[in-house]
Amino acid sequence: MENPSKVRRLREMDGEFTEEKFVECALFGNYTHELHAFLGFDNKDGTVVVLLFVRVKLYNECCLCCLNYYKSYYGYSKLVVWLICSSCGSLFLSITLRYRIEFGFLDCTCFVVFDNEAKQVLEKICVEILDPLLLDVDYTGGLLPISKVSLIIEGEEKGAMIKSKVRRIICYLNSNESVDNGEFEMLKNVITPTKRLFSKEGELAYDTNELTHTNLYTEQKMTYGQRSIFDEILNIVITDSGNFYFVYGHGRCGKSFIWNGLSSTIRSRRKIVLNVASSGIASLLLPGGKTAHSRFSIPITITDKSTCNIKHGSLKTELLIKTQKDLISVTSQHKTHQPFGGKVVILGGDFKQILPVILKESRHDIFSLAINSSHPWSFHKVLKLHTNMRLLMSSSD
Ligand SMILES: Nc1ncnc2c1ncn2[C@@H]1O[C@H](COP(=O)(O)OP(=O)(O)OP(=O)(O)O)[C@@H](O)[C@H]1O
Repeated sequence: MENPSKVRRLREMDGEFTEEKFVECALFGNYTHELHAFLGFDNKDGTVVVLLFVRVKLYNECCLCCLNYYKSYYGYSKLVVWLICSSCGSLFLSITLRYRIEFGFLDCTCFVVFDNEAKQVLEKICVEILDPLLLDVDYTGGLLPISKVSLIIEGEEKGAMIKSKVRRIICYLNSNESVDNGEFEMLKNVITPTKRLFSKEGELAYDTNELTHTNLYTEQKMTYGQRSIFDEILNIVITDSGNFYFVYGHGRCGKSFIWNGLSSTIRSRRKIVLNVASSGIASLLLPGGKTAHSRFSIPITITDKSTCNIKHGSLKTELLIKTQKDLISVTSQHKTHQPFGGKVVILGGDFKQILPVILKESRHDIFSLAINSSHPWSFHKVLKLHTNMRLLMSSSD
């Protein structure tokens, strides 16, 4: 008898084909090459193809001889769940959910890809494989614990080109396909659901009830100074007046506390807030925060002629247009002369913490490159926080 552990046959038991069950995934390495070969496209090293997956349940097919083999080999205790197919009567060993590539390529979409998966297929972690300029570490979105590094990968333009030509592409793991054990494990591990982190819908999909609750709690706790800053900014957003602020305060004065309050209040009113920070670690402190480089596709090396690398028609563009529509009244022509076209932009920080780092420059040059020496600074309204909340709270304890 053939050793059943060598070859397993997979049988699709039931598919979940409703639209919401589609899972968007990134496909790496050999699978990408295989797919390109299948479609007759040139192979491109390091390509990541973004695909729609449909979730299906697949079971190991097993005949009675195999069942006896398993029983004698592993004993009953090791057997998982045995199932009998209601339509054909075959015996199945239940396995974990699998993902079948159903159809579709997407373009300009952000995905989380686990290092684990990339490493299994390509023996490198994502950042080693892909152009670091396209990557940005992002731990937000409630997907992963911080210990698991996730990377956002921009979908490739190529996806859009292929999209029009391909409707139904390829089915891995379709019924009756045989895979050997190594491949089985690899497929199982590599084809894992990934989740879109960034979309216009995502930015509008916050639970308003929960946000209102958070907001009430934060507002109640605000000090007089925090409250007046909060009210001023909120008023500008609500009245659609547009302004450019800098909230200045030493460490622990409650700047993040205000960002949290403002984000939840504005989002609970179904408006878009784009929270960005200059570093990945700082972005973790902001609700739904990302690095500015990632959010606005700012090039790493900036020259006088640099522009943000946001592609026309991408989700980012859509999101920015939507944000703009929310914040700027179309009738307010005078706003076109305001910084950022009259959008409400709030910067914040502590000058002692945010001095630029420039190697081998004099003290004077470093100061001259700080934000308060820049041209837009003259348009800022500076709001100040004075009380160190950490000290205040520990003294009240
Ligand atoms: N009104 C408040 N009531 C209770 N706790 C507060 C209040 N304001 C701030 N805090 C707490 O004080 C601590 C410091 O606040 P926060 O982190 O917002 O300061 P920060 O100005 O952003 O500091 P840093 O510049 O160092 O990042 C936090 O633990 C925060 O929860």
